[in-house]
Amino acid sequence: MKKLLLLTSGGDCPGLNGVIRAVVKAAEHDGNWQVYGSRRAYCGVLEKPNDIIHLTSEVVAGIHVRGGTILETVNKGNPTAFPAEIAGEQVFIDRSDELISTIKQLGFDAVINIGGDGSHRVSQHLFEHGLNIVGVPKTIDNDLYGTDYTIGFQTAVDTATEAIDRLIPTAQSHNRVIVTEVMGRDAGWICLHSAIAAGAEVALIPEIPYDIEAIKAKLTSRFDKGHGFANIVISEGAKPIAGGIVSKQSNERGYENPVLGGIAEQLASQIRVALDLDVRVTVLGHIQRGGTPNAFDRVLAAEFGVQAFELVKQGQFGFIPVSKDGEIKPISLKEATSEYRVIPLEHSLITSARAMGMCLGE
Ligand SMILES: Nc1ncnc2c1ncn2[C@@H]1O[C@H](COP(=O)(O)OP(=O)(O)OP(=O)(O)O)[C@@H](O)[C@H]1O
Ligand SMILES: O=P(O)(O)OC[C@H]1O[C@](O)(CO)[C@@H](O)[C@@H]1O
Ligand SMILES: [Mg+2]
Repeated sequence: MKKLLLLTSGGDCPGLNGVIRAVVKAAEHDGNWQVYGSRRAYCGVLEKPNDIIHLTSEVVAGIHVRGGTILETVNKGNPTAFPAEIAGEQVFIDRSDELISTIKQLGFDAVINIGGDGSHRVSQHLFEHGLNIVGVPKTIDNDLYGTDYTIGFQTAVDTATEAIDRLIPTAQSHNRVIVTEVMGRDAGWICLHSAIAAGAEVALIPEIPYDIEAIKAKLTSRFDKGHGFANIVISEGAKPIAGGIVSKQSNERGYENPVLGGIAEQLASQIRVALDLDVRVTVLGHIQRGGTPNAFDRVLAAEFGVQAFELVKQGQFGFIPVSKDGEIKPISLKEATSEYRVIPLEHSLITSARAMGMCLGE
């Protein structure tokens, strides 16, 4: 029997458990592979004693409907810059060779890492250093290059849309402006999808730095015409034309990404100063990462899981199945990590939003 190691890394999202289940079921159906899971990404391999569990169809039964990941995850355990303490000093050390040799010593023939852009940059590095690894695209942000969809994105859009749906009547009842901040890092996928789905008046995405004058004009016209309310959806990574993103550095050891958040409050203050309007802010936050995966994400999770296992069986390492133009097909991890996937300015989402009169802050 061959041995396969499975892990989830980066932020959790709905659909991760569906991939885990699909890989385990496909492996059991194949009959030649045993599947194990490393908990908290590679921490399960690097910890002493290790924290690796055997994944059987009994363990994964029914998990595809549950959010989160039964394997747990981390977004601060980069094995190439692992936080450590040496002689009382806080340092970062490259543990990738140790990681790869431990995985081999434990008898694993291959690894499947379910991750987003940050995780797959690590996967590509490990592949270049001799690890037999295959990726699976996940993240609510939908910002992984080479795939039209990542697992978790559609469910996050549903969650954000439902929240904005709920905010519209209260904005209307109180004649207010409500600014809703959504996740997505430096890409506006969640923002623009949920703004269009809910029918927001303004959507502000990182791809189009916003002009406060354009927003003021839109709001003035909304209130002048007697509609008397407006809903603005803003990406956590959005920025004004004359200014930067709102972010801070995390004080958690090993946390590499800037912590985004606060742009909605900044915009609300600007609106209050410029116009005599009541403004409220809602930050959706990690609610977007929770909940049961919708049917789309469950199906995508099943397809990605099965395809990733196929790649392992065929020895096609350094690859990742993606969803492109309605087909599931493999591309190299090198390609998937070669660019960051923002919304192209000519994308139909942007032209459709503009055509319906939605203000994109320009
Ligand atoms: N396999 C891994 N094991 C442990 N830590 C990892 C692993 N892969 C990545 N990391 C850490 O997590 C960070 C990636 O987190 P990031 O939030 O960017 O994840 P992601 O994969 O892009 O998914 P998402 O964007 O959905 O959170 C990396 O910078 C690194 O510190
Ligand atoms: O779980 P954390 O560390 O707060 O990460 C938040 C980030 O993770 C994501 O939810 C997924 O990448 C981003 O949208 C957000 O900026
Ligand atoms: Mg990411």
